[in-house]
Amino acid sequence: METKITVIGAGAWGTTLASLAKANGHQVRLWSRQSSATLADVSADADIIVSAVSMKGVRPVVEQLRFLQRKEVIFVTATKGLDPSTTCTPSQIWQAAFPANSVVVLAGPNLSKEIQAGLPAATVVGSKDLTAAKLVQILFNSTRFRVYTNDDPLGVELGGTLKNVMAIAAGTCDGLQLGTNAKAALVTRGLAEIIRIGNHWGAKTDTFYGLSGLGDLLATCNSPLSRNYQVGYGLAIGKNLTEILTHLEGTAEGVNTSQVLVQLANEQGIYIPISAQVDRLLKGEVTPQAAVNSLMLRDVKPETDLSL
Ligand SMILES: NC(=O)C1=CN([C@@H]2O[C@H](COP(=O)(O)OP(=O)(O)OC[C@H]3O[C@@H](n4cnc5c(N)ncnc54)[C@H](OP(=O)(O)O)[C@@H]3O)[C@@H](O)[C@H]2O)C=CC1
Ligand SMILES: O=C(CO)COP(=O)(O)O
Repeated sequence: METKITVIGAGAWGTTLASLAKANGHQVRLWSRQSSATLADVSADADIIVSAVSMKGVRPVVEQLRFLQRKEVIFVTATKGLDPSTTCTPSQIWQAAFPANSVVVLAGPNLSKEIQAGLPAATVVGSKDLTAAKLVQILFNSTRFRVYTNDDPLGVELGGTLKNVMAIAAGTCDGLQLGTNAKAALVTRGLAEIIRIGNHWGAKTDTFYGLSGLGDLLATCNSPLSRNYQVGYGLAIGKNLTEILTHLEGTAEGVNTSQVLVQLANEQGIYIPISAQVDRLLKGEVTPQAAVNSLMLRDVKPETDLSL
């Protein structure tokens, strides 16, 4: 059955999601703030509204859709970030604005350039409403895009969001040529840090071992296609942040996320050594090598106690 899908955000990810849905035979309208039609016009009869704007665009688009009263519309959010003013996740913003609607989070190891090139990929759709998640699963699933469901939307969303900070660290690690052992240690301890934060905020450990956690961490920590990785790499080879962001193709959400995350973790007493060093590096408070030294010189501790 043809479904009417409106995709908000014609950046790299919105364009890719729109083409995946279109290839499955659905009626897709792609909207950006450059479009001649209003968001209200293109959303008026949509069955599904997919938001693929960057974090800074989430509140503005939610505000433009406030008029929408149809409870049967399913919102799908594909943004990976934290709101700087409220520290909310994108799905929390959507759900607060549309309490009667189902909200589905879509996240996974999904470097858009690879998907655009027709390479196979997999993703997760997480929601408290599993019927809605299953519907979205069918809409996007294809021979080149395998979609799984998950009942822990917060875990799915935090996996995709927090790995961006680790991808900056991984890019730094590679830019400094610290080797494969260092990178493996960073990614493994990065996952432990993500799980510690996620558990504290109510997400399930198992979700972080899935595609949106470990999967996306592996993809972005190992691919020069990742914008977040590129930020870390650039800093490690001596570029400054402004210069890197000026030349970056698209958004590196980890830059904003690390700042929001460090503020929240400090308030809540969550131990986040890697993210804290990334934040200091981005703020120019520490050199890449000094950040590595700080991580290596910490007190020794057991490996498996996730609270440490
Ligand atoms: N690219 C990827 O591989 C993937 C990206 N993501 C996530 O998806 C999100 C978008 O990423 P991506 O598409 O790559 O980023 P881009 O920088 O390519 O695009 C960002 C999009 O957000 C829109 N936007 C920003 N601010 C506003 C606003 N105030 N009002 C309306 N629209 C706005 C931009 O509109 P305009 O063009 O008008 O500026 C643009 O369409 C990010 O959170 C990212 O982490 C998730 C999975 C994969
Ligand atoms: O989230 C992504 C892939 O899953 C895209 O990563 P970047 O935003 O770092 O490019």
